[in-house]
Amino acid sequence: MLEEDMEVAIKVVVVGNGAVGKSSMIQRYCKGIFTKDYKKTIGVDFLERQIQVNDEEVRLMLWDTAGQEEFDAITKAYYRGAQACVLVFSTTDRESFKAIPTWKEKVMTEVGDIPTVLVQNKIDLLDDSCIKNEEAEALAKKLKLRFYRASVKEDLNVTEVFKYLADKYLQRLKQQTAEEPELVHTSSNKIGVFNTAIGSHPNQNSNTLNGGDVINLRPNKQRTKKSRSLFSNCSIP
Ligand SMILES: Nc1nc2c(ncn2[C@@H]2O[C@H](COP(=O)(O)OP(=O)(O)OP(=O)(O)O)[C@@H](O)[C@H]2O)c(=O)[nH]1
Repeated sequence: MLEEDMEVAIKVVVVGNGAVGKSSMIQRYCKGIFTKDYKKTIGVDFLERQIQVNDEEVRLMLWDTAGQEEFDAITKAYYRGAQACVLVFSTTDRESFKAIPTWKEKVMTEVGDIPTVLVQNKIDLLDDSCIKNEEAEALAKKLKLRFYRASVKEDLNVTEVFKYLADKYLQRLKQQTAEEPELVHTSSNKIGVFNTAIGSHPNQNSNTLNGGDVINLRPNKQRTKKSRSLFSNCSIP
């Protein structure tokens, strides 16, 4: 067990190409809903959910980043202080699969090696798949990532993804606090534990998290309606 009045909060960034289902995944997990409309994310958005992992209360702060390259400069700043990452590609979008190594690199450049999972979303559309199973598995192996096939629409494997990351993060945290116990007592701690008595909303006090690396901006998502064909550029070579 970690200290009693300490809360574990994990900043998770969800990244991947546009329209792969990042916003949908976060909405499904935090609000239990799914919508068919596509509204591209401008910049970043943020939702949170509290869960229990092995008797530990964990607050997952899920940062939804824009998949479109035009927002790269903004979204990169939000990777800072991330403690876990979900890399998402879509079953029906080969480009999104090919872009995964680049997304991983972008996140690693900002935050180093953090617990990360690879998610193939939209497996309900497997009949229209542009990616062979073996290819996806090979990529996960190459990048040394746990791999999930998920359908946000059907609510398949979404909970499992976040549970895995929380678990993995807690393991690291416990190891870290065992090795360096003073970390949880300093205001400049590098880990996602902070005193709930001080006010723990990420928009207040956010520089007590992650050694002050988290930028103190209120996330705001403006969405624009844009229709998009899910099946464009889709073929297995
Ligand atoms: N069939 C199916 N459609 C999905 C699934 N997940 C998301 N979608 C749809 O895919 C489209 C894009 O989803 P979003 O969640 O907006 O995608 P995004 O990755 O956040 O896109 P950006 O904001 O541009 O980065 C929407 O029309 C969703 O309804 C899924 O599991 N199955």
